[in-house]
Amino acid sequence: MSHITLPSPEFIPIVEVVAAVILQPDGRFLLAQRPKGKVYSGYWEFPGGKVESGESLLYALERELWEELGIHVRYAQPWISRTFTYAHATVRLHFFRVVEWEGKLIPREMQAVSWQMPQEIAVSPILPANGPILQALLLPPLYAITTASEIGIESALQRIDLALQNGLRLLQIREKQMEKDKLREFAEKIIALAHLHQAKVLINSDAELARETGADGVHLTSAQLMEISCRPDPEYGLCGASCHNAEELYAAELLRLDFVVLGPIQSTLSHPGLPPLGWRKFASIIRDYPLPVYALGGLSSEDLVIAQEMGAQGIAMMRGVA
Ligand SMILES: Nc1nc2c([nH]c(=O)n2[C@H]2C[C@H](O)[C@@H](COP(=O)(O)OP(=O)(O)OP(=O)(O)O)O2)c(=O)[nH]1
Repeated sequence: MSHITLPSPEFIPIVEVVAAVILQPDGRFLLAQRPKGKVYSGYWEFPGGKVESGESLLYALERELWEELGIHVRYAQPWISRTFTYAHATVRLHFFRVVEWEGKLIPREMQAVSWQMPQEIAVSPILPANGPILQALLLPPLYAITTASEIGIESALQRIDLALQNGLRLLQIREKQMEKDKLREFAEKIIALAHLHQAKVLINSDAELARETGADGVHLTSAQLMEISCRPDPEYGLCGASCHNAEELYAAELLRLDFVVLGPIQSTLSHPGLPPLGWRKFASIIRDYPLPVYALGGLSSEDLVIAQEMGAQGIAMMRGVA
């Protein structure tokens, strides 16, 4: 009888891979089909490949896109990283958003390529590790949080309406002081408005109210996040959570949530007791993190570029959405 000794987990080599989400201003992104002779040949993937010894991730990305597509990367932002185990290898995939490039895009390895919209992907099959990445592509850059208790219900409705007209597509109803009946009524109005614009609404902390009002999901508080051991009703809608440190980020990762909000970046009126993270710490704790992260705390829409340069999905804002 032969015995196979499996290496202990810490000795399983991880293959570092860079993958490019090459984006057009209208939201289209490029997929490429893996050529014959490679594992998973015929599957669709984001252009990219293995990081070679001594290369930085960005250098590897630039080299791969030049070799595979004949383009020079002008501007790329780090985004999500995820580790996935295939039968052939364990890979750590570092996804970048490539928003500016130079040169005529020509598939140089005879691979098929195709521009796709996140809402209607028309090619298949896609590499198994990429499912959550396609979900993350559906999330917008801006996440608004209501402040009706501060500015009044009518003003809040007007502001949200204007913001929706200006392109807002994701918002959270967070009215901790509002009495339940009023909250339900407010939520129903916001949801009706949002759905006219195909925008999604999450309700803070109350999954039951979310279901009853026809909201698109729930946003967990950091305390809820640390208490629960499985995601609330995985069949039902989006689930995000508020985080302030690496421990909470890890809890959200284990629950396989759709996204997190991390902050405060700067000190804020709404969370006066929490020490601000600043951009440097923000970037370092979300490095190699697998879920999309919105930065929160004292930010305005002008901070979107820096947030995305630090690896964020985008920014969450309580004030200044409209
Ligand atoms: N490029 C890319 N690879 C991905 C994605 N998703 C995913 O699981 N992978 C996996 C598949 C492979 O196991 C690994 C990439 O390895 P590869 O063989 O394509 O790398 P390479 O282009 O450097 O190829 P080679 O020179 O070694 O032949 O990462 C993705 O979206 N893009």
